[in-house]
Amino acid sequence: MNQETRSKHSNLKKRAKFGIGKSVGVSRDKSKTLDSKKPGRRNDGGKLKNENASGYRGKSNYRGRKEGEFHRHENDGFAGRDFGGKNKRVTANDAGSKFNRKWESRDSGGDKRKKGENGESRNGFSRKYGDVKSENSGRLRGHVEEVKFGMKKVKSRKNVDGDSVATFDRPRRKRRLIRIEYPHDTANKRFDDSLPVIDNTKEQKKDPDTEEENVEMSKNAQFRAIQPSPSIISFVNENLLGRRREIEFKKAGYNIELSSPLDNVPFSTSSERERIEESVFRNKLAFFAAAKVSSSFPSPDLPEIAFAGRSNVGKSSLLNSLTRQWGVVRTSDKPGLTQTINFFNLGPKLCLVDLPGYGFAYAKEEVKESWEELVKEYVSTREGLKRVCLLIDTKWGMKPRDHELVDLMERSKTKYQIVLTKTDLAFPIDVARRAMQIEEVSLKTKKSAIQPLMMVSSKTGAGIRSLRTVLSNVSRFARL
Ligand SMILES: Nc1nc2c(ncn2[C@@H]2O[C@H](COP(=O)(O)OP(=O)(O)OP(=O)(O)O)[C@@H](O)[C@H]2O)c(=O)[nH]1
Ligand SMILES: [Mg+2]
Repeated sequence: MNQETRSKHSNLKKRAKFGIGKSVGVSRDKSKTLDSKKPGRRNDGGKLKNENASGYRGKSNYRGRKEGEFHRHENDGFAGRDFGGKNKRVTANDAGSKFNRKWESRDSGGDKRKKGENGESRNGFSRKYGDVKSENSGRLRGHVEEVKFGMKKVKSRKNVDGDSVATFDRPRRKRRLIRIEYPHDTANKRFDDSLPVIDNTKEQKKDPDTEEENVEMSKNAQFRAIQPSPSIISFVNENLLGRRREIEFKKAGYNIELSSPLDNVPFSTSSERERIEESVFRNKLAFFAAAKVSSSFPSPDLPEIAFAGRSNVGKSSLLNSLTRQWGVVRTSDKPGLTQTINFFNLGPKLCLVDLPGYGFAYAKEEVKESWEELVKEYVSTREGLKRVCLLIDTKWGMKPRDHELVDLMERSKTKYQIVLTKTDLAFPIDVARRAMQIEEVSLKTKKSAIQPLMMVSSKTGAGIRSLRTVLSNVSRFARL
């Protein structure tokens, strides 16, 4: 292999190895990084070349490559990088090396050269050169590192061989502080400029009494201010409603090995759950119809009890709990699972109806509106509908849409009963407060509302037996 071919080969290998031509290095204004006052940089390219060459040759090979190859390559790279553009090539060409010329001719052209420059500056080839060059390259490297790692100054850097150390200080560049003025951003404000002037002379005198009246308590504070009646508190405690520890269930005689442990007879000697007292709820729960529009409602052959409420309030779960047939009605923690009115037969005498929820749900606005309309139509017009259980999440209480439905049922004289759900997620005192709040504020004047308000937890089974008793009475006395 003659020298020229070898050089070409070596260059290609180098370029491939160090990713020259791929990477985008730092392409800054090179005239800034070069010290033009030092002799032999820009104007005396031949000299520089010779110095570099001799400097390199005096050193050991770089990763076992032949001196000639590396030198040529480095030289070219250096020339290409540091003297790119107008002045830069002059150095390399003036050096008179045929390899340089070869490289020059191969790499001439803006884009290619730029790539080479960038790649080289990243790879830092010129590190391996002698004094002048290493200083130069050090600067460039330093420059690269500054950009790469945000360093202010590169003090010293070792040669590849470890014996040539170039030390220099970069002149500190003054940082330009740019102050962006945003009229409302206080971060940019100095303390002394435009401090707000408080005009004490214009201070308005407020009547403390009227001010007190105007202060509106937050809804939370209002809720915490509710004093539940002793009867509600004792009901909550007796039925183990609210968030409780298992030890309390145990002490009250419930078998905590069972799911929904409170839906059982306390102090039962059986390891199994006692059977449901109300015979109607012992029947098999069987789905028989689903309706998306009122025209597809099944004929009202049986008395119906419907479960309405916001999405995710626990309607479907309650149906499963009441019948202890978990899994018959599908439930999900994602609001909006039930999207049709689902009719279930509970034996030959009763029909349970699972309604789609309203309010927040993972569905399109127009779809949710259509569900809501369907529910409203069902509760206000359905023949055979004997009771609507309006489920309210204990934690959240009644929301405007619940009130809307209540008003509609009042107008259509549909009998409804409020059922607080998920009581196990609230503290007992909050369960009592919520019950008190709804009974006293929301239902006091309502005529179609059936008392008492029910409180349940499908998870612990609290209040489920009581609700069964109430609903079985509905079915017992219902006449079509
Ligand atoms: N902790 C607790 N979680 C409950 C209770 N009841 C239901 N959930 C959970 O609440 C989520 C919603 O229950 P669903 O029965 O699907 O609610 P839904 O009202 O039918 O919801 P939509 O069909 O979307 O209207 C599920 O993850 C249930 O496990 C309860 O009493 N306590
Ligand atoms: Mg549901």
